[in-house]
Amino acid sequence: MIVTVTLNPSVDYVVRLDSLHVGSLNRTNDASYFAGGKGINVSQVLHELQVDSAATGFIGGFSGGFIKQSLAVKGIKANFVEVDEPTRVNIKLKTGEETEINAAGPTISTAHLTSLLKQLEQYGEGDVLVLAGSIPSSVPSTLYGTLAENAAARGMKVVIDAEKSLLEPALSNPLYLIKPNHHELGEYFGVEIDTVEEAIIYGKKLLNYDIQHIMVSMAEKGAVLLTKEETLQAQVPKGTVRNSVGAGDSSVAGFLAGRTKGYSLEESFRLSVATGSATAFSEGLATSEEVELLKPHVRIQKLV
Ligand SMILES: Nc1ncnc2c1ncn2[C@@H]1O[C@H](COP(=O)(O)OP(=O)(O)O)[C@@H](O)[C@H]1O
Ligand SMILES: O=P(O)(O)OC[C@H]1O[C@](O)(COP(=O)(O)O)[C@@H](O)[C@@H]1O
Repeated sequence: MIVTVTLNPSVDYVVRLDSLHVGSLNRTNDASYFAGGKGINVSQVLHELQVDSAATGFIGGFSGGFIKQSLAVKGIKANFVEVDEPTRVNIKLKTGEETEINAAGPTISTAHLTSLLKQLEQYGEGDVLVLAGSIPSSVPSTLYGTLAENAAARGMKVVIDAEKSLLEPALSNPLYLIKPNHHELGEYFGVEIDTVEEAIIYGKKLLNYDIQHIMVSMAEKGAVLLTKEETLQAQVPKGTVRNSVGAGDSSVAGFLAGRTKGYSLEESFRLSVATGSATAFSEGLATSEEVELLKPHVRIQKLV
């Protein structure tokens, strides 16, 4: 079973405007609500790709109710720990460019955290733990380290998609996959990464840790997949970006779906990139039909 953990889920409120005037009244052209947060997006896309997962994390209030209902309607397994304050609402402004306002999230008590740790004890050998996104400020900043350590000790594969400060405490454990985008990889080393060549140089430095797969996504510039044995580069398909929120989560889901279905490394990477792009080119998350249409347009090269 793939278990996705979203410690800080969100309702993504996507608002379209011709332009934004800060300090004035703005009226929207249209607006939509999506169940979001990185692990939850991974679960939704896995489901679309016909791979089972279970979503967990902390959820609360009216906004949490919306997320639970959205997952239930799709038939996605979910078992969240209920917290007292509402789940956050993240604002995604589309004005020709994309502006995001991601909220801090609710307070998590020690009892809530203990419930989550207890719940995760049911998973072990053969299961995959996905830790994705920011964490509420009320939980220890080293929590991904603790969760990764517990999971690895029980024989789980651990996937992390999170910024440096959250990833770093987990790096002493064996990790199956990390997926920084090129900005996050740059932040990791205090440099700016603009080219595929730079992404490969800095991505390879992280291979010194016990990490099996490092995927660096670079939005329209493509992606690279690094293992100790191989370096693969992907060119993304061309298309019109409609809403890139969730594109990175979709790439994680695509890769895990490929591996779960027994695809080769190269075909899993192709599925990953096609899934990320299918989400970027659609209003919400990718559909399997969109992914299938894009797959033949993803070019993968093996580099030495
Ligand atoms: N403008 C784009 N054109 C084509 N594909 C895109 C675009 N933006 C994102 N993607 C797809 O989504 C994946 C993840 O996007 P990226 O923006 O790098 O990640 P994140 O959402 O984590 O910042 C990319 O590898 C690519 O497959
Ligand atoms: O936990 P964070 O880092 O605040 O990110 C949360 C946001 O990330 C998303 O999961 C989208 O992530 P990506 O665009 O990186 O795939 C949104 O659904 C959500 O609003």
